[in-house]
Amino acid sequence: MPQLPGRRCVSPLVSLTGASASLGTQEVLSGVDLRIDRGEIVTIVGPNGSGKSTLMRVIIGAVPLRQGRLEHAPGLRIGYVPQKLHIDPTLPMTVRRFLSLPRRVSDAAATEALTHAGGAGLAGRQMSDLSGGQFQRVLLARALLNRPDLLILDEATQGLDQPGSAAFYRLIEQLRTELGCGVLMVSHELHVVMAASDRVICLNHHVCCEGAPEHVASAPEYRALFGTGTQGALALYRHQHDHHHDEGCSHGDHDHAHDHDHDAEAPTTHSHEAR
Ligand SMILES: Nc1ncnc2c1ncn2[C@@H]1O[C@H](COP(=O)(O)OP(=O)(O)OP(=O)(O)O)[C@@H](O)[C@H]1O
Repeated sequence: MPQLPGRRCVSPLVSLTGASASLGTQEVLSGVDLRIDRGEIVTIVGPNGSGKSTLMRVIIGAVPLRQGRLEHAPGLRIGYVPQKLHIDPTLPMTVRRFLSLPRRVSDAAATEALTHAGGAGLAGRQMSDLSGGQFQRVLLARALLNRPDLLILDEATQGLDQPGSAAFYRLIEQLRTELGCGVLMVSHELHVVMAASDRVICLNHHVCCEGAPEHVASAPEYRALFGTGTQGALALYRHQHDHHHDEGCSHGDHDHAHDHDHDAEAPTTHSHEAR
């Protein structure tokens, strides 16, 4: 159970300062400030084409910055779970073999990663026979092989039904607690993901607003993009937190302390009062 000191005292896993990036002639990100600390779950929400995937790709170093600064903690290990991965269904490949691509890993490491990802027992299965939820767990296991300090998930629950997504995000919370990693994710499933996050960043090429989920859900910038539908749904999920958030809709100035006590089987409800 991570007890984090005030976040201003902790050096971030990743920080972006005044980050701008272009794809072709289009400026996709403009003046983005962001920091992610060990042990926190940060979710990026935003409309289609608002730059969310580009922001992930900037953070993993796949898209260069036109302006601004990207800093990684020394020796930072990143585990990346892509939106989806196409594997030729005619190609026989077990989960165990998939986990050894491109680099061979030991049976013990593969079993440990699968167990952490909620996929114990899948090693001998064919990749082509997995359900959507099992497939995502295998992709998660592959990201965990690297023992990441930061786990990045880009719409990792696309195609799962709502209970499947909720279960996946509960697993992510559990992993954050067990492994103490930071988590950065992108999702369109606003109500599920808002409830599973410590901090939400609303992106529309720039950071529109940022803060605790309830705060962002009631921010005028967020409502202008997504309407008000998320508020009621937030109350459906219980998420036992003892949070000390800076409720300001500001960039990066965010005090953070956790006392997580999760029941993995219980439905997730948010203890914060919806406004
Ligand atoms: N290779 C590229 N060349 C030029 N423009 C691109 C390229 N890839 C993406 N774009 C444009 O950059 C913008 C941001 O794309 P990005 O994929 O980051 O958005 P997103 O918020 O992740 O979208 P979505 O929610 O639809 O996945 C979009 O307008 C997109 O059309």
